Amino acid sequence: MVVLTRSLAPLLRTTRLAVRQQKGINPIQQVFGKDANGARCLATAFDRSKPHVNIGTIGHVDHGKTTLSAAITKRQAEKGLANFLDYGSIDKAPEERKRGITIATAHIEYNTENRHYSHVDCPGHADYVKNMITGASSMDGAIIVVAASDGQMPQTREHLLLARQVGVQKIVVFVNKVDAIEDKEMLELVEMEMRELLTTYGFEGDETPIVLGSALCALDGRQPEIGAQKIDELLKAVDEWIPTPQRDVEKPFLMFVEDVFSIPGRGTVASGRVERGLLKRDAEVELVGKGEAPIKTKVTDIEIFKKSCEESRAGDNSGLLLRSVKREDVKRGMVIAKPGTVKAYKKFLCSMYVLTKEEGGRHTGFSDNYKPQLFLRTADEAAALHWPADVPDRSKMVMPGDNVEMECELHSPLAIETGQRFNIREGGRTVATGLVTRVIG
Ligand SMILES: Nc1nc2c(ncn2[C@@H]2O[C@H](COP(=O)(O)OP(=O)(O)OP(=O)(O)O)[C@@H](O)[C@H]2O)c(=O)[nH]1
Ligand SMILES: [Mg+2]
Repeated sequence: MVVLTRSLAPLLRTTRLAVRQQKGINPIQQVFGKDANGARCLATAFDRSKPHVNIGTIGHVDHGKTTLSAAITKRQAEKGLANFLDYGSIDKAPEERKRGITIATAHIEYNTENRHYSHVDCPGHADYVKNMITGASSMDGAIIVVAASDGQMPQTREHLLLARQVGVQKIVVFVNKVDAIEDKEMLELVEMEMRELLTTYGFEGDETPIVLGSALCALDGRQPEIGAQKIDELLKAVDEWIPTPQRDVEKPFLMFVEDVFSIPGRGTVASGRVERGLLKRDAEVELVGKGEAPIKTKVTDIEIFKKSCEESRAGDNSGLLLRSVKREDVKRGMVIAKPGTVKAYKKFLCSMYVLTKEEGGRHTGFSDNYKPQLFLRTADEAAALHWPADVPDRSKMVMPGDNVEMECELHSPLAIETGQRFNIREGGRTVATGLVTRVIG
């Protein structure tokens, strides 16, 4: 247990596989070489006395998401409700440090008096929207950070749209960098525009809490009236506005795999947010999607935020140690489920909205057999879109702004279910959003 505890801890906090792979860094070496934040203690039981909620920071590049995430842990640490994580231990990959931007999502943890939070700090840069989608797909609610100095920008809009699409229900707005703004009217304008934007994307723009402050002042311990006090206000808004979701613990267990790594001598660990159900240690499970046949295995250990657990429940961010499964057999986007409860499919009917040029979408239409990339939960998969069989004119174009029903065929099968939302991206931008309306086969 101690070995698992040590090794899982940094990885559950920080999902950086992509960067490690890019840079050729061995994740295992990094895990064993560095033991961030005192993970050398013996595993203690995961405390379930407070309701657990998954949130995170989204928004345009450089607007202050990581600074705010660090500031929250600082403020909560002062109250004995978190371990302080400074900026550098959230954005810690060498490339992130060099470029001063977030690339991979980072998972952090803190409490308020009322609830326990798992918080994903997402990248804002347009090139890393893919990582943002994965991060947001585990959130029950989100904090959108918008710098007062810039106002809303392209990824402020894209992230709101994507958050809505992956099922985030409630948003709290943090208007950041107010220390850099003299003009009060400017702040009012940013607030007004954010309310309008929220409404445009289907959130409750008029009622959404908007907190104006400075993450940097909070982190540096300056000007508490726009620093620390605003963090308190923000967390109060998060506590009150983002409801504790009803978790589907009654349904059969299902978790989308977000990250995979191996621990020498122990085996392969898959981590992710549990969608539904409850899993006990030593339960039999099946890995479904991406490959041909489902892989049967057993979960021999469970860990949540470096704490060992007897069980993993809907809403938890868990690491599952899988018996006799090779690391390369487990891929992001697969699901781990109760045997026999889910199947992987390649074809489904969907209802889609195609974004306009103004919404950041394509400038031109597309036709039958269009081949974009599909993002569903943690999965991303090459897809081909076709007109359904009952459409007589197959040469018909789909234009930006259209609502259409199409048939989607995936390159490799995924655990698709009716009602799931997905995004369609191409060449680094989101071009459509959709809903699975019927699974075909
Ligand atoms: N003046 C001022 N600067 C801030 C504030 N918050 C953050 N910054 C600065 O803004 C820059 C970007 O901050 P980050 O926290 O890295 O922004 P981010 O949104 O995480 O950026 P990405 O993750 O790359 O999208 C840094 O130089 C911060 O010091 C603030 O309240 N006031
Ligand atoms: Mg960042």
